[in-house]
Amino acid sequence: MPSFHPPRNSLTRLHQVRRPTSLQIRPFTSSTSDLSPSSFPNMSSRTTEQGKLKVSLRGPAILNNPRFNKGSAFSREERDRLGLRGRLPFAVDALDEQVERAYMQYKSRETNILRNSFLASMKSQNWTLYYALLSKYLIEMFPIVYTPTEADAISDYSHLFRRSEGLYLSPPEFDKMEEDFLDACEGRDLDLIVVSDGEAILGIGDQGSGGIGISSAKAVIYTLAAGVDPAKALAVTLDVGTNNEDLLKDDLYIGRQIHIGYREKRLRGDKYDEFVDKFVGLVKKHQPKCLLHFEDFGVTNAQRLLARYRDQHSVFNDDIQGTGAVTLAALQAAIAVTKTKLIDQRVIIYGSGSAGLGIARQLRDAIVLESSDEKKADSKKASSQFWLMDRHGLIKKSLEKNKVRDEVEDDFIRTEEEWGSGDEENGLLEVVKKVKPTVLIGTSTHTAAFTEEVVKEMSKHVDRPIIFPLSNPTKKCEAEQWTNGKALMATGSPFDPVDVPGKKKKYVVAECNNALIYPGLGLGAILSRSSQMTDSMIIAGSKRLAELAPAILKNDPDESLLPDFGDAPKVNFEVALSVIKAAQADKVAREEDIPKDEDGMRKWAEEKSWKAEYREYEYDPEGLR
Ligand SMILES: NC(=O)c1ccc[n+]([C@@H]2O[C@H](COP(=O)([O-])OP(=O)(O)OC[C@H]3O[C@@H](n4cnc5c(N)ncnc54)[C@H](O)[C@@H]3O)[C@@H](O)[C@H]2O)c1
Ligand SMILES: O=C(O)C[C@H](O)C(=O)O
Ligand SMILES: [Mn+2]
Repeated sequence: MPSFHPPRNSLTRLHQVRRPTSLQIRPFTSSTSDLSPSSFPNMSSRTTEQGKLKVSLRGPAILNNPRFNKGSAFSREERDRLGLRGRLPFAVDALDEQVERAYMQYKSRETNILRNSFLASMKSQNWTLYYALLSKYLIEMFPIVYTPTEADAISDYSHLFRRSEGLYLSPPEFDKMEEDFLDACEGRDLDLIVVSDGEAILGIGDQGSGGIGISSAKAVIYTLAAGVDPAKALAVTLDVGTNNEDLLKDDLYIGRQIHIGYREKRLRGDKYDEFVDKFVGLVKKHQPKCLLHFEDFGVTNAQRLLARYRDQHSVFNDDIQGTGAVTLAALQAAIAVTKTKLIDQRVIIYGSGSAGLGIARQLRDAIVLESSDEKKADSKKASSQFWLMDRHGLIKKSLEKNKVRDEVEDDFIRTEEEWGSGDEENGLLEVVKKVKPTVLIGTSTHTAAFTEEVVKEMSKHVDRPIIFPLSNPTKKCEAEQWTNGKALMATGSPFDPVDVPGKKKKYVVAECNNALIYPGLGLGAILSRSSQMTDSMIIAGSKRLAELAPAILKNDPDESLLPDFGDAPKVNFEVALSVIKAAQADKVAREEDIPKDEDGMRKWAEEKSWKAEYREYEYDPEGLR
């Protein structure tokens, strides 16, 4: 029997800390794409012969514009040209000096949420400085601008609110939606729109108009980890109301006081569909080449909307597809360690919402694709390797209809022959005992559900149990207390490495968060201008990510199942290249200038990436604004 658990008093608590970066692949160098032809067809009029950028903003207008503002880094000449002389302290700073000053200010904030607010404020002042700071302190700041701290910022959105960001769309302004959408696009061809209706934010549920926070955070990661130009990205919230009683009772809930939110119960049914349909219609009409990323919709809407729109436009649901892809990559690394095959796994998915069902489908499809002729699995057979659970326990045929959601495909529902015909519910421990799983995945938001007893039971039957408690943020993780030992682990939020009995080296718990892959999947779709995000594009990205997993790269069973988040930019770039090739193979790539050879494509993609660097400005009334 494997010695999975040390005595109780030596249980290791998971800590939220960051690790040094390790991946050695080609560097992600890039240059600005601010003026790529797709964005501004009359490109020549936007730059001078010396490569200066022509801007039509002067004085306070440029200082208050985060896209163009340089603060103390405006040169003497620019200060003369742009009417800034007396508006700035005398010294001219370099960007890295500004970064160091900003870092000191950041450090002086004592809590993560204060640091998050500080960075949000910086983003509204100066994008170049903001992204230069984040890039330099990537490992430290990733969890501050993203999971888990962003969850706190979103749940307190109405209290922390200072300045609007992105586009807020509400049903009372249905008739003006086109005008508002065009206003927000500011005449640009966008590369990316991230939209949320705020119903299922991470594991913290309905956050109403605060949902803009997740759209913004996901867009920031696209820039940070995939070089998407922030001027070509738009964060959107469909503020269709909230059912969150705490928000509705709160006098400061943002909808009530300043009429940004829509302070009513959530819109449902035909009216909801009409609202979303109008929005997607506007994206298709005015931004036909833009990736539309759906984030944190409630499970029913998430599934329906993806199915409805994915053949019509380049549409991506991160919770379903991004999570499926990153989990498949981590699992590929885990089975390389256990020297088993996908087709040999017995998988319990604990929590069958957007993420759980997305993972189940992605893994099932991978089993079908990868199964060899002699051990061929069709979709039905592959589905039988999964045991899906939800708040009523195991999802099985005998459960009352209202306890099984419509989104769960029949093939995933366990039979009466196997589990009896009564309506009794089967809990996790019982299911683990009976199924003897090799893989246990948590996407339930049920804190600490993977108890010591459950894990011990699992490790009776398998030498190296594969356990992925993926719920976010940290406080929702299914494994609150964890042990070192034999489990092959990956979590949704970042955790400290854990001690392993008898070994000096700590075990690095992989961070299986979709941010390790969605920026790359999206970048691949954006660069190839794909008309759809196909399944093969997603699988290609996932495969590439798995190849970069330290456990596979170093052929070492004690290494992490996924690359470190510090390598997220390099990793996502690699993912993007694979996605471009898959888009071409699927004949959905509309971009005609993609170089055919690998090196050419790499260079071309690098050149298109936005970089946090200042450009020199010339004043021109016809210039950018
Ligand atoms: N690591 C990642 O990249 C990643 C990606 C997406 C989602 N997630 C996390 O997964 C969790 C679920 O997200 P989602 O978008 O699927 O939400 P969701 O609301 O669509 O699904 C959650 C599911 O869990 C079920 N559930 C709730 N309580 C349960 C319990 N006590 N026992 C068993 N099942 C229970 C719910 O019925 C629901 O079906 C969240 O915490 C989210 O942060 C992580
Ligand atoms: O936002 C994250 O950290 C991952 C994921 O999309 C989630 O909803 O939890
Ligand atoms: Mn999400």
